[in-house]
Amino acid sequence: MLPAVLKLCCGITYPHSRSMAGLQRTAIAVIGAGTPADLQRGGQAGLPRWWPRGMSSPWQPAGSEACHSGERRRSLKEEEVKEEEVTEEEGTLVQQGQEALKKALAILEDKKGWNTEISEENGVIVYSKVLPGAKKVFRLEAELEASPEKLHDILFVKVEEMNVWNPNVGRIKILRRINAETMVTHEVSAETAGNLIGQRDFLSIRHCSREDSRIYLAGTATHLDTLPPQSGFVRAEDGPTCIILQAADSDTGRSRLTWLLNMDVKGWLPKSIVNQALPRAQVDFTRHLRRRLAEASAPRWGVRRRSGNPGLGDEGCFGAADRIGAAM
Ligand SMILES: CC(C)CCC[C@@H](C)[C@H]1CC[C@H]2[C@@H]3CC=C4C[C@@H](O)CC[C@]4(C)[C@H]3CC[C@]12C
Repeated sequence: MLPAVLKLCCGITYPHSRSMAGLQRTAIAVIGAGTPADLQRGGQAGLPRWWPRGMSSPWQPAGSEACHSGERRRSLKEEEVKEEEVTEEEGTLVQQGQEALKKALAILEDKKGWNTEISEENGVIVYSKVLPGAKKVFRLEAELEASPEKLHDILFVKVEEMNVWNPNVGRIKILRRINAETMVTHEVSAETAGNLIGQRDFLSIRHCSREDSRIYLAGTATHLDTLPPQSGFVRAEDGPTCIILQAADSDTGRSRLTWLLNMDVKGWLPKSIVNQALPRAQVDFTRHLRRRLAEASAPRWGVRRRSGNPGLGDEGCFGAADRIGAAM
């Protein structure tokens, strides 16, 4: 009954909302760091300890309705949190997110073998490195006019709005919010992104955490029985990947962004084409992000409804992405 009411009120149907009753057990131990109980200690309901005061919560991103299909509400009382039930699958997804961060950081921390791939006049640099097994990964470094917290808000909390400011992203949908630090997202690149590469979709775990002044946004490809690869789309794999956001200088309000792009675009494509398109996509992404930050104070970046903001030119991105959404 309740799922039916939820679906009716949201007007969306995700098959996973039907499987929620599956294997359930009290599994705080499985989750470890970032459990709902951990989240309570910070005193901000439902947010991690380090969450900036007043910053919107990923449970209810600004612009999203209170009703999310397939989302279970976490209780706010500590005693009830202890009783919180977490499915085995959710525990695995949280672990996958944490593992992704570790693996991505290990790649970034190995300083050997990086070559400059692109160096832009505006200070954006992309390095590349070939990992054992011949996979090429890319590392973008840039400075941005925003605090790490602001960037976290744009890149993680409001990830569903990314297609509004980035024409290479067709659509991003948060399929599950597992805890305040972990979610499962479905991303569809725009038909025109990556030029010769063609449209891709991704199913990813997104995990954020903070250590001192650094915020980490990690991700890795995952699998959900409820959302297998869709016909007509090549399911690409993003990750293990990580964005590090770090305050550039104590008072400037600027941040240093380090982004490891570790993507398998799948499909039959010459490596040379892929290895040119990926660093370009990173540079484009940063350009759009900078523009988004520059225009941030303008009112048109307010709450966005799915019908889009007239004049932003993002309507064209919805075509195929919507078909996929309808199939979920
Ligand atoms: C070249 C072709 C195949 C792809 C082009 C579009 C690429 C650049 C787009 C498609 C989906 C996008 C990702 C979607 C979601 C997130 C999570 C967020 O917290 C950080 C950015 C990140 C990781 C985006 C980075 C850019 C991205 C990978």
